[in-house]
Amino acid sequence: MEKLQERLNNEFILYPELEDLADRAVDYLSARFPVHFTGPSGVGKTSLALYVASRMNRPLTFLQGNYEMRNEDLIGGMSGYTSNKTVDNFVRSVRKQEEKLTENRVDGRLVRAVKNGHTVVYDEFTRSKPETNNLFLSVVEEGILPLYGIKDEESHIPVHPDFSIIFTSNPEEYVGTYRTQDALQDRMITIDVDTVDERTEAYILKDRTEVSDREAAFIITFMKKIRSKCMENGEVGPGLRSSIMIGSIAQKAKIEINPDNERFQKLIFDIIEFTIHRNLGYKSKEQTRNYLVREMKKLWGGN
Ligand SMILES: Nc1ncnc2c1ncn2[C@@H]1O[C@H](COP(=O)(O)OP(=O)(O)OP(=O)(O)O)[C@@H](O)[C@H]1O
Repeated sequence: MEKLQERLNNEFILYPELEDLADRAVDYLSARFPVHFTGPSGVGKTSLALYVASRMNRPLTFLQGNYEMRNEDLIGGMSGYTSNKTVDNFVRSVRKQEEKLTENRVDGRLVRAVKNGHTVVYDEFTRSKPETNNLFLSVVEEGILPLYGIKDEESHIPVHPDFSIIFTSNPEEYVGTYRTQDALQDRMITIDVDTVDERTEAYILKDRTEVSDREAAFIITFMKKIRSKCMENGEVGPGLRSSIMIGSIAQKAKIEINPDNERFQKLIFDIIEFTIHRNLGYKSKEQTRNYLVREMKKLWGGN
C-alpha cells in the first residue's frame, strides 16, 4: 500500500482547481466528516482520493467495493481455538487435567483501520451491497464499529479520533451497482469531480507519456471531439485514461502518431472503437472506423 501511495505521489499532477478541491477535502476529513468523490469513469476520483489520503498523514487502508464483500471481510471473524492445558501432578494418584478453549478473533481490515486511526479509501463503494455498507453508517454517525455476528465480549469498537474515510463512486454506472442508502449519502460530503479541461488533460498527458506538444494537442482535441459527439447522443465518451493509453502505447511501441499511419489507426480502434460503436450506434464497425479516421484526418490537417 505504501508503494501505491508513493507511485501516486510521483505521478499525480496537481493543477489549481484540483489543489483547491483537495484542500477542502482535507479540511472536511480533519473535521471528521467523510468525503465522497463522484464522477464519470476516468476523471481521476481514485487518484484524487489517494492523494487526499496521503495528505492526512495516517496509514492508508484501501477497500474496493464489490458485490461479494461481506461484513466478515470488513470486521473479521473467528478462526479456530487456542487450547490451554494444565496437568496437576501434585498428588500422584490423582491426575487432574484442565483444558481451556478460547476462540480466536481475527480482525478484519475495517477493524484495524478504525482501531488505529487509518485513512480509508473505499473505492467504488456502490458496488458493495447496501447491507454491507450499513456498517459504515454506524462508523460515520455514531463513531463506533459494531461487531455483528462475532461472539465476543466486545459488541463494538470505538472509532479512533484520527480515523477518516473517503468514498468514491461513478453515478453513471448502473450495472453491478446499488443505490446509496439515503442515510449514508446524507452523512457524507459529496463532491462532483468534473472532467478535466483540455489544457489540463494535455498537461497530464505530456507529463505521463512525454509525447510532443503537437501530438498531445492532437490526441486531446480528437478525444474532445469524440466525447462531445457521444454527449450529443446522451452517452459518456472515453475518458482521460484512454488518452493516456494512446499516448503511452504509441510511444512505447514506437507507433508514429499520425492518422495516415495504419498502426496508429489500429491503436485508436483497439482503444476506443468499442465505446464509440456502442455510443454512436453506427450500423457497422466499418462505418465507426471511417468516422474515427475522418475526424482524425480533419484535425491533423488543421494542426
Ligand atoms: N491529476 C492527475 N494527475 C495524473 N494522472 C491522473 C490525474 N488524474 C487522473 N489521472 C490518471 O488518469 C487515469 C484515471 O484516473 P482514476 O483511475 O483516478 O479515475 P477514476 O475517476 O477513479 O476512474 P474509474 O471510475 O474508472 O475508476 C489514471 O491512469 C490516473 O493515473
